[in-house]
Amino acid sequence: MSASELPRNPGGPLDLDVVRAIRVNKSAAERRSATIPTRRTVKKQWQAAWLLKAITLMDLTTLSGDDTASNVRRLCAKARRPLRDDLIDALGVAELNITVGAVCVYHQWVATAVEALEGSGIPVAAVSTGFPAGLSPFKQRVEEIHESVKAGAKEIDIVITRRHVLTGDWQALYDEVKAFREACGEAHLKAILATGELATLTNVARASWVAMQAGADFIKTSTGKEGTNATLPFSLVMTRQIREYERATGYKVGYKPAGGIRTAKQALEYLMLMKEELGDRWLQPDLFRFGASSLLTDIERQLEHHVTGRYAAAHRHPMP
Ligand SMILES: O=C[C@H](O)COP(=O)(O)O
Repeated sequence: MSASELPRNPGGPLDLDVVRAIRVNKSAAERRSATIPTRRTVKKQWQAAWLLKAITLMDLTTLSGDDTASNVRRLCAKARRPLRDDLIDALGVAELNITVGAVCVYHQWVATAVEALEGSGIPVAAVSTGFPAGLSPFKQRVEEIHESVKAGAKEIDIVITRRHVLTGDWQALYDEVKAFREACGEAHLKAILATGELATLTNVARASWVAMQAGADFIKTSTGKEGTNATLPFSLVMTRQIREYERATGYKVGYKPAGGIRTAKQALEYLMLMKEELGDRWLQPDLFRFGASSLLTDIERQLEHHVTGRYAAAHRHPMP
């Protein structure tokens, strides 16, 4: 994302009338999302090409309480070389030098990941601001961003205070995200809305808008720790707000569905949604990422099937 030619979304003043006028028709959004998996099917070499693309759009993530330096280093090695050599050769894509989009870790592991990824050009993203609940004292949350940037994170995935959305305190949400964006400096900010905790799709749409107005570079669905994480209806609503925001301001904001995206089939559905709702420009890593800890395993499995005609056991594609 840092190499992006895109002008960064600077945000702008909060217009509460605009926010309150946003409304989502839940059943229409659900009906439209339900058609996405049925609209196009990609097969054979086309599917393989889409899956390779999905790898380049992945924030390869580990966010476990039992993470250690060695499993973070193994994850980084996987980020540099996401597919086995024999698969790369069989697919004839050696010269593409495919890597994931970023590695996403807790602050604790930023320096380890930065060191392990040195020279690869792969950025490190840090989850921040009291992830996942976002309930630590405000000053501490801002300081956490400063610390991760200092440690070398190029992307900061912040969590919002859900209460501000649930009580309709849009000004507080705006002020919070704006302060986080300022603390990020040159690092890019992804605003995690925790959509599964926002009660309504209208709230998801309004929170998306406010986060973009406050200067978010990306809006992201979930932490992976909520009861409901990324879904197609949430994604439909958020991508449409991104479209409206571009119409209103001229700025392109990125999208990151995260949490529970584990299968190649799901990944293809999200890519189709992006293509249909926002177009091909949003299929580049500066505007789209999957947040996922285990998706790569299934993608590798499907690519092996494409190459050999057989499925390998998942343990042949171990994640660190
Ligand atoms: O931001 C990424 C998510 O935490 C990953 O969630 P996941 O473990 O369900 O793939």
